[in-house]
Amino acid sequence: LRRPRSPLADVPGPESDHWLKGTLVTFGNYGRIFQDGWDYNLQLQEKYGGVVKVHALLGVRDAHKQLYVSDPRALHYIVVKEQHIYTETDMFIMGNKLIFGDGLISTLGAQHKKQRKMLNPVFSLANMRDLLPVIQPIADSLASILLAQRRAGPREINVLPWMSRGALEYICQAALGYSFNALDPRRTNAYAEAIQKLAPSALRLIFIRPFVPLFLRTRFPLKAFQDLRGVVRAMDEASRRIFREKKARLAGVGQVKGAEAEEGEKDLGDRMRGRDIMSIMLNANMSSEESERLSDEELLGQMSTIIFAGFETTSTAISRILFILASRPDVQRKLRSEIRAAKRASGNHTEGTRWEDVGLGYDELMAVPYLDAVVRETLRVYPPTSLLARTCRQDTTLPLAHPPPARPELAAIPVPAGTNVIMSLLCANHNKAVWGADADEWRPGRWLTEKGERVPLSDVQEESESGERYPGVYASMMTFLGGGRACIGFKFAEMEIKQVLATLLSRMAFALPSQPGKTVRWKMNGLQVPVVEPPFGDGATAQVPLEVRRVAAGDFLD
Ligand code: HEM
Repeated sequence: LRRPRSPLADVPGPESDHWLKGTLVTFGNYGRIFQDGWDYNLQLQEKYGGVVKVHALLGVRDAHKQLYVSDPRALHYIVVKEQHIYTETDMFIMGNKLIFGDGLISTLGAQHKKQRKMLNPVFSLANMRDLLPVIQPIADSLASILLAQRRAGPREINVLPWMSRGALEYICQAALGYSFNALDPRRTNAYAEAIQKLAPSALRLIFIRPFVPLFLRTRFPLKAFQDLRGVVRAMDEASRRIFREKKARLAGVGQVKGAEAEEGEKDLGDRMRGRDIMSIMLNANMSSEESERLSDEELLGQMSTIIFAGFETTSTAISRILFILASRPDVQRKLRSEIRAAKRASGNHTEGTRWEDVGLGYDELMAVPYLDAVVRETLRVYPPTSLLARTCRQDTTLPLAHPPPARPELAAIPVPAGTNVIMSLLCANHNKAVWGADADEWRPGRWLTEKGERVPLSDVQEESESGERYPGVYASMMTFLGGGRACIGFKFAEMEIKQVLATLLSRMAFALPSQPGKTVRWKMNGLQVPVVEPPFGDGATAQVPLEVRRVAAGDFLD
């Protein structure tokens, strides 16, 4: 009556970290993977290779084994070639459905494909080009606010909440054509607050996430769930109201009955002139064939999905870049000098305008080589989302580009249906076999030619199956994933990060806190969480304190 041998038995991996002696239940490896797990995750790849067998949290011993994957060929199979077999986990889809409705991150199969078909063109380069000048004022306001704070108070500012407020305002204006005054802490708005709360309340639930759907439906008296229910209700009410207004505006009806602007909210319809993502989507939907059209519930579902997906990720990335620039004054000077040169040469630079006030056009912004290299390298080394989960839905075989060091004969792994897979974007981006021996190093020069020009990107999709490259949509790194569920907003994110950096660096300089011993440590809890250790901080609250001052002559290369 022995249990049949698991097909994953041959895959090397660590022992379960703790188990209650004499019971069948294990605590698995999740604690170390998801809690402050930077070193542990990288060591898993270093020691066991690109596919590692790990143990689930509170799983039944031997039965709950999962695969932790960073091998390029295996990831190509999971996200591209056999993406229909490796789908989002049931709990991810169910939880997202309850929070966001029928948006992209809550749907699977044909419905998801149909939504992507409608939405992919909405994020086209042409639309990004149109959008960029309209949202330049947000970056300008962010710069003015930081400088005003600096004048009024100490030199040190916790830049994280400001980058977060900026990113929220940015995505709300761009996606909805609405301002929620997120940059003004004195004004509150129910929708903006709900979105801001959603990230921490969802995060607090990371270990009990499988139960989210159950607790959202019931009135379970756990504070985190109660908060989440309130957040979902506020988001739903505001989305429905804005959606009605947008539809009415597009149909030429004007203001809808009962749709007065909420506290702290402004419809930017006249300034946006239909260039916001929601309007483009509604227009595209109206002009589509009947069979390809999305329902109102599906369109509605995209609103909070896009805002949530594009808010925390981008502000983490910008904060991380500012932190790196503060630690590397040489890089900061070089970058600022290039931005100044690009602004002076810009078509938007007119007689009498100061170079720092010039807003670069989309193509000009994308063509600044060192800015491009700094952004790419930061997103490679420090992906804001480091780990993603999938469930394998039918028995299959996963081929490997690089067999595990302990099992050189293992060219492919039989994966039984029901196996959960953790895709390690972090380890993929740090894989020495693909990125070279210095893969762990932050070196923007890897993206530049000897002459300092951008390295042209080859067609990575073609090469990816061989295992030489990753199937990522952005410069072959996995930060934005690849395949049919890759980040739909990666061009938007790149544009926003570059625009905010070009604006801030033109006007101010950033340095690490001058108090000896005070520094920021970035924890990797699945997402990146920057903390300040005692005695200066509590080691848990997310913050990025930096010294900020107005730019001076010595802040350039020449
Ligand atoms: C640095 C910033 C960003 C990072 C690192 C990032 C990363 C990702 C990743 C890894 C996924 C795949 C998630 C999964 O399959 O489980 C994803 C999906 C998605 N992202 Fe982003 N993202 C960023 C910014 C944005 C922005 C600015 C937007 C919107 C404007 C956006 C919208 C989305 C949406 C809607 C999806 C779901 C796509 C689908 O399932 O078809 N993201 N993102």
